[in-house]
Amino acid sequence: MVKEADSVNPSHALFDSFVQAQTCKETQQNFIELCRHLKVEPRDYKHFYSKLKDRLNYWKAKDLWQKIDKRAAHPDYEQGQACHQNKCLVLGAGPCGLRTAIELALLGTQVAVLDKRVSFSRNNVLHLWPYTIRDLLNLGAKKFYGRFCSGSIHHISIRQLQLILLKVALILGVEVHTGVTFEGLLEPSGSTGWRAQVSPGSHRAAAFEFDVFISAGGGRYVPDGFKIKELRGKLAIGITANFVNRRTKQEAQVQEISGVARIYNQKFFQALHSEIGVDLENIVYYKDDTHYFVMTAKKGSLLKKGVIKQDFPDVNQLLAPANVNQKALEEYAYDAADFSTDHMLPDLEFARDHAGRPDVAMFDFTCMHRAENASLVKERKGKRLLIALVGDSLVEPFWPLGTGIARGFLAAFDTAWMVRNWGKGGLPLELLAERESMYQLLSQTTPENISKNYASYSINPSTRYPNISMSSIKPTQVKHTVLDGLLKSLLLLHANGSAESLRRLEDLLSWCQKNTAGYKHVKVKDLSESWRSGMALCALIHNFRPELINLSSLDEYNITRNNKLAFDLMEREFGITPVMRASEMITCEKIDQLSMVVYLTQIRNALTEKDTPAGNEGLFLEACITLKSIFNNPVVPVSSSEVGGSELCYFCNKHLYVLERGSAEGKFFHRSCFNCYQCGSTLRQGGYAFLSDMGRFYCELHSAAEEEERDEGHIGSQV
Ligand SMILES: NC(=O)C1=CN([C@@H]2O[C@H](COP(=O)(O)OP(=O)(O)OC[C@H]3O[C@@H](n4cnc5c(N)ncnc54)[C@H](OP(=O)(O)O)[C@@H]3O)[C@@H](O)[C@H]2O)C=CC1
Repeated sequence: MVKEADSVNPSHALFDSFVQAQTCKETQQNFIELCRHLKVEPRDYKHFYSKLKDRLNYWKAKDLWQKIDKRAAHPDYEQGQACHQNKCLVLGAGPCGLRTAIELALLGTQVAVLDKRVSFSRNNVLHLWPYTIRDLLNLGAKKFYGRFCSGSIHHISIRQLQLILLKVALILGVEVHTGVTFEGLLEPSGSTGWRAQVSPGSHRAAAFEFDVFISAGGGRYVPDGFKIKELRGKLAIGITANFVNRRTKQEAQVQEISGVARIYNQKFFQALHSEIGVDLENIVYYKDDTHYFVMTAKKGSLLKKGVIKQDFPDVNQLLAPANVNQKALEEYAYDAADFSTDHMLPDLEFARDHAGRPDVAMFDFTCMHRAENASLVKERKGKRLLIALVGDSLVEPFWPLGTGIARGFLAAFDTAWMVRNWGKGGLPLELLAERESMYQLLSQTTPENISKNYASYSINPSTRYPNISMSSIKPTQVKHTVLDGLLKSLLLLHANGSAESLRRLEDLLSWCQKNTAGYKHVKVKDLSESWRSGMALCALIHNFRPELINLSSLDEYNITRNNKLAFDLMEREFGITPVMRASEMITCEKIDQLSMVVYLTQIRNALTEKDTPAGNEGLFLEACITLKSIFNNPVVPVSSSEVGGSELCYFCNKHLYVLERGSAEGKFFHRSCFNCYQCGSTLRQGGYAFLSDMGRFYCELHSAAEEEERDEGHIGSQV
């Protein structure tokens, strides 16, 4: 709605209306009008903010742009490039969902927020820690809400907080969809990535594909894969009540109560009990958009006053709507508010909740929930999704103390830091471990023990938590937070898989995928089963040396033949020893990943002509070195007997490990055993003779002598 006062420039008036809007709907409508008028497209999220700023040359907007520019210029965001290829869906437009969305937008992520509510109707008032005040001021809170923290006690109503954050989010190009319910994640299919199932199903948010999902749906929503811990304390019944604030002089004079507990003011609580029968543990009163009261009531007095109809040991039954007399609850809350403000608030009238009812609620906080993990990675069809919890969805706070917002924002920043690393190609396990290291600290944070240097706060945890160890949780400790897919199988491959190991394995896999892409009957998804048919190996050879192989002559079901062909070619052309017999590829129950890693590493080295020591020994050595670093362990991997073919060394008859294994003439043996029968010198590929009737190997020198004697050997060309 354009205000008459600024008829000269309608965009200025539209901007003013947007800034001053007092409801979610009004904010969204004014924003759309402003964008239309300035001809800026919010969906062009990458350039939206800069275009808006350029086109709205209005002095009143300048201080806001300055604040946003200052934040956006922080090196953490890399000028909006840190996550410019990522897309994120945020579930929940509560304070924590919106605060996270803002950080992700600053990182350059395309962000969509969903909320089933169409209005911001929470009157309840939250206490703010000093750092959250600074944070909100830096985002322009005063611009959007002139009264922000003007009183003696610092607090804000949830709806005002949401309005501030919504406005900043919109300015930064975040799409906010209200009236849309998230119903679950849809797995990738075909070329489509991760999406959300939403209601209404026709909403365009249903088509949004993303690689990051932030669950900020409040305490009741927990996505699949997360486990919740229950922290049960002694029975605690909370009551919140909001009364209309008419902002009269008389009201202004009434003192707020920042939190008074029974143990500190016995006299007050005794008087409250004896005079009006209200028995409380504590009470808080904040004057904000409403007169807001929150108190912990004793069960006995609630029963006596008829608020709770019947006593039950189970708290859910006790506080079930059917067991609560709403009128009696209103009277109880009214009496407590009136008494604690010394009857100085005139004409106490309940404010209305989202359903138009008197805004008074009773709830249980005997039991608080906390997620065991803050984040996880899911992988389906090769597409990974980073999922993170923030806000009440992560830890349910005792919110009258302001921990919900303070810790909620800390978690929002920590999550943004993790997404930043995700966007920069960080390894899932490393970033999950780092996130969990931070999460461990969250419940211990207080206004006193976090850094006081609020000006330097950024999404980098080290700016906020003094002496933080970002690696107190190791990648191996968060393996269970990687669900399904290649990564999971790689983890299972080796229990001590280090971050470096995973990187190398992923590198190897993507090299294989790149070089077999587009070949018929070939789909390389892993470093094991995808190679069974032999088609992928043949494709790999064909990709580099098309003249060596006629692909049209291959039959994908003739596994032995395909593998034999590939093994033989690899051995003959590149000197790479097969890791299995071709027949084993069909008979073994599982293709051993480690064997395939050894084999494929050598192939990659050979085909890409990596600078390795000459010959097969060099390639083998290189593969061993790679594996040693992959597994960060001495090279003693799976024995061949576990791989499918029970194998003993041809020469010494002892157990044969894959990495020790050489082969020649269809025999498998320890490389160290591959010596001349006559002189014991080490044999090399292309430099031995095999006398088949005796089954003996010789060096060239002794083979000649032997041949002379027996006239029956032949010179081997490969091992
Ligand atoms: N009563 C109070 O005093 C409240 C206080 N707070 C404060 O705010 C802090 C942070 O809250 P925050 O973590 O952001 O959570 P919030 O509860 O503020 O926000 C979550 C939002 O997500 C919506 N939502 C939940 N499930 C879905 C779904 N499936 N699809 C679409 N929308 C969904 C919720 O709607 P719905 O609520 O209808 O489920 C709600 O609007 C709290 O710690 C507390 O301090 C927050 C809420 C209430």
